[in-house]
Amino acid sequence: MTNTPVVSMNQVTKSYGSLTAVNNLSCELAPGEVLGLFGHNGAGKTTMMKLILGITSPTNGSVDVLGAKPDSKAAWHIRSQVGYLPENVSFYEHLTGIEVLNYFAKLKGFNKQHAKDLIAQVGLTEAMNRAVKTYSKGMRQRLGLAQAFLGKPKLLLLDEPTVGLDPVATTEFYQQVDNLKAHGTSIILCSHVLPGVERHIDRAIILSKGQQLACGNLASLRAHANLDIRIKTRGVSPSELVNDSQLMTHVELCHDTDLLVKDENKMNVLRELVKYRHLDDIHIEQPDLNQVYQQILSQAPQKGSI
Ligand SMILES: Nc1ncnc2c1ncn2[C@@H]1O[C@H](COP(=O)(O)OP(=O)(O)OP(=O)(O)O)[C@@H](O)[C@H]1O
Repeated sequence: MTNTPVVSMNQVTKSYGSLTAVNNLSCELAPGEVLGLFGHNGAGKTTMMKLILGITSPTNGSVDVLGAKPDSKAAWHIRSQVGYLPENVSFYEHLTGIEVLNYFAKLKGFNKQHAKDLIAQVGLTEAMNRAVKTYSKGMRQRLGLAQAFLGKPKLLLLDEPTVGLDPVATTEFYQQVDNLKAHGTSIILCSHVLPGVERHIDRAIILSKGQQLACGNLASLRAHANLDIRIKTRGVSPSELVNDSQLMTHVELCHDTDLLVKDENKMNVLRELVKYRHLDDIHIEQPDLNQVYQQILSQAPQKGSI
């Protein structure tokens, strides 16, 4: 595995007339890295994906994917190494699942056995000879995933991949993401459904109106958001806590015995708490990705680039 970035975006801007869909964005994606791309509707997520796919070209800046400019003729040889699951995937309704996948496999230069294996991987073997028009939304999404997984791509772009999947299918989907990552595939995952995603990504970019508001792993995004950590205690009474002036300089009391504390004060507070001999339990709750995301968005200047 080399350290050459799979994707490199350097000061990329994409404008549509007076509208700036992506504004001066720079980022890199390493081999085997999973990057979450998060933002509300219209934030510029799909535009970023289209720039990486070479479907559209940057107005300014440069995009490199697997060593080529994706919008150039020279990029033909990287296309079979890039998998893409669009948002709202749609197929030829009258073809069966396996016919659809065989068709895409042929376009990408892969054989029918590979298509059949992928159908099994996404749990559609029993339904593979049925017309796609009879498929549920979740089944269509799984067929879309199989299409994106064709050829074990080096780079996989997934636009809202878990929309329409039930919790079991969502869990299975993330297992496949983890599996591909373990085999060195780099993945960009666009979503506005954040719960459950954080365990499966290495870093995230938070976008708003084409601007990158934050980028980093969960720890650095948490530091950026600067939200309180919640420490739940058991065995100490609320009045003891309130009267502990040493402790109360660092915390805010919430729900009787829950303490809200900034990360930099966490250790001081824990040292104070363990002095209580009758303390039964301490539980530390860090803000989750969704809370961090909401906080970073709320900190953003209201006037954007559009
Ligand atoms: N071809 C286009 N012509 C004009 N404006 C466009 C075009 N494509 C995208 N936009 C605009 O660019 C902005 C970013 O759109 P984009 O589709 O990248 O957002 P998104 O984050 O993917 O949103 P969603 O979550 O709704 O899919 C939006 O304001 C959109 O209307």
